[in-house]
Amino acid sequence: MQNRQEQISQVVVTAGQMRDIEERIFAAGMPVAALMEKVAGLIARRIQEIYPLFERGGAGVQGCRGAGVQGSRGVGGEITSSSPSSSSSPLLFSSSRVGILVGPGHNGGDALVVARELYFRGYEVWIYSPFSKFKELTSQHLQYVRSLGIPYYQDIEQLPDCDFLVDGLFGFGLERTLTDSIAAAINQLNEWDKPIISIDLPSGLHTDTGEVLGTAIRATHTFCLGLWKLGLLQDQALDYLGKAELIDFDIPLADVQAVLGDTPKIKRITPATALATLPLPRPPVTHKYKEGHLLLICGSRRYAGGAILTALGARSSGVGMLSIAVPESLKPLLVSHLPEALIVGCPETETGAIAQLQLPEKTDLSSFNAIAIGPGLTKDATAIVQEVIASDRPLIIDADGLNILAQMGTIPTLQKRQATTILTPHTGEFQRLFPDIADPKLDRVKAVREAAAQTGAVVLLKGARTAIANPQGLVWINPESTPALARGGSGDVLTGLLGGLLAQVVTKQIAVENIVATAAWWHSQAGILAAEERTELGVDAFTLTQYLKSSILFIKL
Ligand SMILES: NC(=O)C1=CN([C@@H]2O[C@H](COP(=O)(O)OP(=O)(O)OC[C@H]3O[C@@H](n4cnc5c(N)ncnc54)[C@H](O)[C@@H]3O)[C@@H](O)[C@H]2O)[C@@H](O)CC1
Ligand SMILES: [K+]
Repeated sequence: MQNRQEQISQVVVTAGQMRDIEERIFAAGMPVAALMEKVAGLIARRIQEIYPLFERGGAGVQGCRGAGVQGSRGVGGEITSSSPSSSSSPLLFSSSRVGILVGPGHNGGDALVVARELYFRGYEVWIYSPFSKFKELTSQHLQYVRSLGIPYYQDIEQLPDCDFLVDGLFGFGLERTLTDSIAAAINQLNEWDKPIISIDLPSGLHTDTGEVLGTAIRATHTFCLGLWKLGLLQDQALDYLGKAELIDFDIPLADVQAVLGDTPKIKRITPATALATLPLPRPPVTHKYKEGHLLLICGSRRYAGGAILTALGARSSGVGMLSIAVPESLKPLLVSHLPEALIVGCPETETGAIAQLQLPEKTDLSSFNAIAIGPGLTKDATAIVQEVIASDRPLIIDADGLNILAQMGTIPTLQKRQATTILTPHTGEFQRLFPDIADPKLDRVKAVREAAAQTGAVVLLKGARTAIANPQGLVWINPESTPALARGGSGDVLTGLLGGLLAQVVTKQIAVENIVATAAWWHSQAGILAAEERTELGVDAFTLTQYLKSSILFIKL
């Protein structure tokens, strides 16, 4: 049984689901005001940890915009005084200057409670709100903070210079594109280049798709409240989030389950979910064929390196036996890089692509637990792609394999397949495969779900937040990755790794989408680790294969 924190960290909700969960809590007797108090108290405490009060020398607020504390975007951290030698100043007092941005709904209410708490802790607080109408609870909190003498401004120009801002303009209640005046204010706030902590989500983002509704706050930190909102896991939101973290406020799991059902339809991959699917530990008595036999079909004279990278990815998976079909002329190269693998040299087309599969005697496709095809094939390898698609073997299709599949007609071709199929497109390949499906640039989760439902395949849509869907509508999202992986060849490594894992678990009772999620997670964790040690510029695909070997060891559960 997983602990509550682990279960909560896997959950992803839409705005509608969050509202339903919230309504159950209120219907059960939790007062709305009490919940707001609790949540905002947690936010205020977290803010004090990130931006603690600091000692400032001099005679009070100077109001010079652009000076003061400069937070580093996306990197939390302590603030140090920018004032010269405050410790030696005779006019010492403790302060941090906070601008609180207040919207009309309960996101604004949260912000006002935060304002009050920070005020009582000694922060200098100013409130900005361009609205004249507020929800009842928000209005009461506004009245109270004003009664305390906290200044309140409706014009953004009046807001004094702050060390950081707290964004409570809109949360999951934002329904429509921002009006020009609010958009202009948000643009101006962004231009100040101050650290901004967004409550729940950066104001201006659509809660489900992450779409920017006109404009949006560019946050330094996003404190997502209670449960992860889907929009925060969509690629188009990432430029706005800064460092995102969950503020857990003890939503009962029973309420989550009542709204989402026992198996949530969209889940975050966590280290625990990923590691649970790895084929570990091995049984003490086993042999190489019991630990999976993978056939890779990859490479061409033009793209020889793709075959090596795919094979090194597969090697890292621990697969029992690895066979690699390449054009005959690539055989010596592959043997020199992977002495343990069985290299199958195949007849070549004039252009140096694999013309047909020529397996060793007494071997046919049924000898393999899984096949991965595609990297570096070129489009001239059509015949072999058709052959493996027609087979009854579990199959991963990537790269040129996907381009050939698109030419064959993706949906009718895959609907004829009985065995497991996994597709691993990036956005461009996805659009070629599925020209009539929802645009992955607008809503990746919707797109990947439709693709899986229509083909019967498990579809992995690559991106900053890789999304994986099975035909029944379950979606896994990988919540952590690194732009270091945006390099030629890193996708080939993933195909090999996934192939090797699939071959190992295909006979076990493990859902295919779970092993795909594990491969995506492992691949990105290796990238993160490599980038930490070598910077984001230092993670070429070969280097990545070296980090795959060690990355699991570095995850502390
Ligand atoms: N879900 C929960 O359990 C909790 C939610 N809380 C907070 O409540 C928030 C949701 O509150 P609300 O439902 O009041 O929603 P919001 O505070 O996100 O905003 C809704 C308000 O904005 C208005 N609005 C929507 N789109 C607009 C636009 N484009 N231009 C101008 N006005 C617009 C709406 O008419 C409504 O008054 C959460 O994000 C969170 O911050 C917390 O207070 C406590 C716990
Ligand atoms: K917000």
